[in-house]
Amino acid sequence: ATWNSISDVPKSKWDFIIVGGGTAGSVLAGRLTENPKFNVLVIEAGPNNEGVMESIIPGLQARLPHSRYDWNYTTVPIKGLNNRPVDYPRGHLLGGSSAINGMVYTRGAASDYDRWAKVTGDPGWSWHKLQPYLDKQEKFELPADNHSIAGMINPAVHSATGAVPVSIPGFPHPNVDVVTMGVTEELGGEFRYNLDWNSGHPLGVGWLQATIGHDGTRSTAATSYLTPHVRARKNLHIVTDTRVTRVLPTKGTRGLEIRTVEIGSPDSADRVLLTASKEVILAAGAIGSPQILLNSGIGDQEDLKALDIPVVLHNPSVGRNLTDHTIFGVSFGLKPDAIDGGPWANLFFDPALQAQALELWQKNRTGPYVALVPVDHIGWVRVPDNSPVFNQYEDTSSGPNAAHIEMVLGVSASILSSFASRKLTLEKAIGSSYSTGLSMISPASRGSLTLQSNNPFDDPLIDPNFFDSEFDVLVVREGIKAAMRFAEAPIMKNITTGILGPLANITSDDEMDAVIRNGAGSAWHPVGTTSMSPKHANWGVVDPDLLVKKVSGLRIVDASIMPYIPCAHTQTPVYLIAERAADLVKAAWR
Ligand SMILES: Cc1cc2nc3c(=O)[nH]c(=O)nc-3n(C[C@H](O)[C@H](O)[C@H](O)COP(=O)(O)OP(=O)(O)OC[C@H]3O[C@@H](n4cnc5c(N)ncnc54)[C@H](O)[C@@H]3O)c2cc1C
Repeated sequence: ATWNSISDVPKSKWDFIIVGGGTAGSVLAGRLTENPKFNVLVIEAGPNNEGVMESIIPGLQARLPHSRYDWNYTTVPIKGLNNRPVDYPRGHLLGGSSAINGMVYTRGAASDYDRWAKVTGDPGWSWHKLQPYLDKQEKFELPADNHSIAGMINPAVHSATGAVPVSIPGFPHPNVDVVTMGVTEELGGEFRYNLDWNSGHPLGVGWLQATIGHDGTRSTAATSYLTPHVRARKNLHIVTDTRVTRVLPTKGTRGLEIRTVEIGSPDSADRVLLTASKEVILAAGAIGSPQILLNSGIGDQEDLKALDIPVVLHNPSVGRNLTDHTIFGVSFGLKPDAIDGGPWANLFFDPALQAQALELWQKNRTGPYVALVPVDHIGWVRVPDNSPVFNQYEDTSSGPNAAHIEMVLGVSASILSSFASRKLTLEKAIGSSYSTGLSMISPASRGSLTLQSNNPFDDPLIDPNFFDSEFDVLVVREGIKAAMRFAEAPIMKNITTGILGPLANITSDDEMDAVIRNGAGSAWHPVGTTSMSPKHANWGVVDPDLLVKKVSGLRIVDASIMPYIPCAHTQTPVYLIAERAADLVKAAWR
């Protein structure tokens, strides 16, 4: 069952305490309690997800960042962005970031996972070995409007029997789609049609897949893994609105055994300690998990001492290696009436239309709110092999079939609209356009997460350190050039007037770089802050079984354990990590 105060949870002996009921935490809770002998407590800082309409209705996603369902972080001023700080939302409710995200469902390249396997020395993380976990994770369904998806995905690379309903958007935009598909035919090559970019071979342009089910609602880790049936299990207890401040060495144990969590609130000095008999599993995300470790005295000893935090374990890798994608909008103006937006064209500016969309959704789960925004395609491209970039820099991608750049493709109404509008504020001022949301998804730069004080309730210092490596700027520059090549397709030339915004007046690469540094933001995909590494490596925070090094009883399962970021939005990789981790835990306590 689910409570919202730890004092209401019936006293029990916990085998496992899961810290964070987010994307990974919900998967773990659902899977571990399949074994009736495991008694599991989930502690989530945010509220219950049930009944949160902004999260349930895909079209209302824009209302989630900056709400009470967001941790509302802001980064430090980022040097490579001309010292601009950027918003850094994180989910703050059951389901975590999967309950507030943009619902894009991408897996990345097979070589992304093969690189994890290689750097950790564990073949279990390879694309091939993770396939059974994709099957357990995904439940591919028909879109909400029941339109035929023949030729739009490859059923052979999808599962219809897993936990998370996925589909392609149930409210297509034929007048935009015909343009995007037209470019794939006219240009081919780097913009060739890819029947299914979730096959492990993402390159090319294909139909968007999203964590939205046939019923037109958002699928989150909580709606998929913490169903009423699962919540009714006697061996699962979930407590929301409850914050873990630290993990502590467990009294009466030898060596460094950490199976105790401390719960606290900023309004009171009281602390509650709970101990698991088997393991504490941190699933607080790429920001939350390293923050808890650092508060607990697990981190770089010099940094900890400087903040008067007693050192429990010196490990300088904690909070390092923060890796994230940048996003930058490139828009092409549309000739008047070039694309008929249909009756919903002004949805994102017109409250009366929004009321109608809501009514439709409530009536029979149809209409524009069954999808996020009028974006139906994504393209995945590589920096051309002959680019001068590679004279100076090594390729950061995981292999020749992995992408350097993602292009979210659609009309500006889309990008103006909900979640993307926060990412591409540039678009807002521009008006009607065909836009490409460019993400640099093969970063060389690495950032960090550190503490500003020894108060566990203070926000951590988040520095994604974007564009620290010049390589990353050069990749965005190559992305802009790719967008310009895309716009050269006859079907695009027919309807567009030219590139918009500051890019229109560029006369040199240096000027382009300045526009990039002034305009780019985060795609909100932080990973890597408690990276896994081989068992005896002298770097990294967890071993390939996700156990914290030099500690017993403590595991980390979430986005923070990725050693490299895949060329994908990060929820699917997190789902895979959590599905496999559940099996690792089950095997360890068989
Ligand atoms: C606005 C936004 C848009 C995104 N868009 C997409 C997208 O379209 N597609 C995609 O694939 N990915 C997207 N992502 C990224 C993706 O959602 C995340 O990478 C993924 O969900 C992270 O999973 P996680 O389990 O690591 O962390 P989370 O899902 O964030 O879970 C962490 C949980 O721990 C809780 N927690 C943290 N600290 C504590 C504490 N001290 N005590 C108790 N609980 C705590 C949090 O409240 C949260 O519920 C987006 C992310 C955001 C924020």
